[in-house]
Amino acid sequence: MAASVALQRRSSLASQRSSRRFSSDASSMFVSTEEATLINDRIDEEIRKEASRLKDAKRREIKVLLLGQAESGKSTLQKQFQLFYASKSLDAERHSWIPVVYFNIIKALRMIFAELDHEITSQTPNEPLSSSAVRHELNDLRIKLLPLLSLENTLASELSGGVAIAGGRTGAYVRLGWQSLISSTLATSSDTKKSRVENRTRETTLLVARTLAVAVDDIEALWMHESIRFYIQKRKIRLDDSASYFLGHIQKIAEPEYTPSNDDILNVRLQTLGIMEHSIPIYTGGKTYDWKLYDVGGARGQVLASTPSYVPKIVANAYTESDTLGYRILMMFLEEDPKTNRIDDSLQLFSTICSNPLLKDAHLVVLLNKADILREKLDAKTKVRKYITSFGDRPNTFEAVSDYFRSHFIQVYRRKGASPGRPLYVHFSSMLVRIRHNTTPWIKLKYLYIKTIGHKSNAKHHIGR
Ligand SMILES: Nc1nc2c(ncn2[C@@H]2O[C@H](COP(=O)(O)OP(=O)(O)OP(=O)(O)O)[C@@H](O)[C@H]2O)c(=O)[nH]1
Ligand SMILES: [Mg+2]
Repeated sequence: MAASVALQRRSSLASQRSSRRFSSDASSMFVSTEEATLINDRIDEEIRKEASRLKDAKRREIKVLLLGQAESGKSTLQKQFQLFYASKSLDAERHSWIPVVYFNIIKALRMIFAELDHEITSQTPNEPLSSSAVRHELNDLRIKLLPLLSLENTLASELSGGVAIAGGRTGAYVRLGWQSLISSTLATSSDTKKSRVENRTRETTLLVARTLAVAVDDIEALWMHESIRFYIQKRKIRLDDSASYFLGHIQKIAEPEYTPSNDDILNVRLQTLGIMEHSIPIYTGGKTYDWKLYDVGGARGQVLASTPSYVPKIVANAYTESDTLGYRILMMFLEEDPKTNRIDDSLQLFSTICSNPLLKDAHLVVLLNKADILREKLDAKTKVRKYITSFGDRPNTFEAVSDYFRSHFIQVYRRKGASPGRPLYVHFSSMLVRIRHNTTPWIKLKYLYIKTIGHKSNAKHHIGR
């Protein structure tokens, strides 16, 4: 690659030089030997500089591939990085998150009503919905919220730029360049088609904002309604992680001057479509390193989990420049939930990653994310053994559960992928906890990249916690 750039540069410099000579002095078309040597030396010097610049840029590039299940927190990690290392760029796009927050709220309301319908048809005696008065109250609220609910698909379509996924209902998906379509701060393009789309999206956002302002008390009444509390507690109404956060802050969000806070941005749920590349400059030890995060949409993650042979293709599509793809770090995200046994799927995927020769030089970081939810469930006395029989009689504590999961990944690593140049790190994480310099796994990441940018020969076979 560097060599071919250098060659192209040599021929373009040579042709620039010869055409300049020809036009300035048409009578002497031939160059003397000394002059030719001079030109040649100058070109060589340029090539040397170019090659060393490219080499330096490559050395300062840290490519991180994020793989994992849908909703496991990959994009949230990317936002954390942006917040911590490039907060100004996040400020610039803050407004573009407003319609996404609105979308999360409308989707949560739609899900609540869908679950209520299900409960009404199942007619369980002695539950709130067996009372006709309760059914009437909730129906009144639904009618009042209909104008807002009816905007879901329009908003989703604006956010996704008309992209719909075959077989599913309309959703909102983030894909490359989406923010330029909806951010008022970025609306400077003179391109008429683009500005028409921007105007339309802004109008939709304004319409939703006005409808939300009218509906805010009804949303709060629904959210605080005793029967809704009852069904959520009984887990008969299951919502996205973001739902309770946004519905709990509805009064603030419905204000006319609402701007999303950092926590709002971290809590927002927007599915990633395809592969998004994010470039974040990080200053360490007197140098700026270009961290490139490749965020692979989890819809594909699901495919990865079900057909592991797909992994090399995905990885190769993400970047195809060199034999090892140049990834320095591979992060695999898992959402740990003792209520669903995803560990087998996850271990299978991890095993494929470990034995993939394209990733032979990448450090492996397994993040068992949403540890906060795991803790909550264990505190609420959810028994892991009930869902994962092989957990056996181990104590139902966070320490025992995390050791159990960690040991499975270490076992696969030892069998399939252990090598001195490719250490494994397994962390339990919560991506909603703001990065601080002294919090795990951020310390580990820092340590990791100091190691990765250091001399490979010093790296030892290593399993980190
Ligand atoms: N409680 C909790 N919620 C989290 C955590 N990490 C992410 N979330 C939330 O989980 C939801 C999904 O997170 P995303 O980052 O969008 O997930 P993703 O892996 O990028 O999903 P895809 O783009 O579909 O592949 C968001 O609402 C996040 O706010 C965590 O550690 N704890
Ligand atoms: Mg994502």
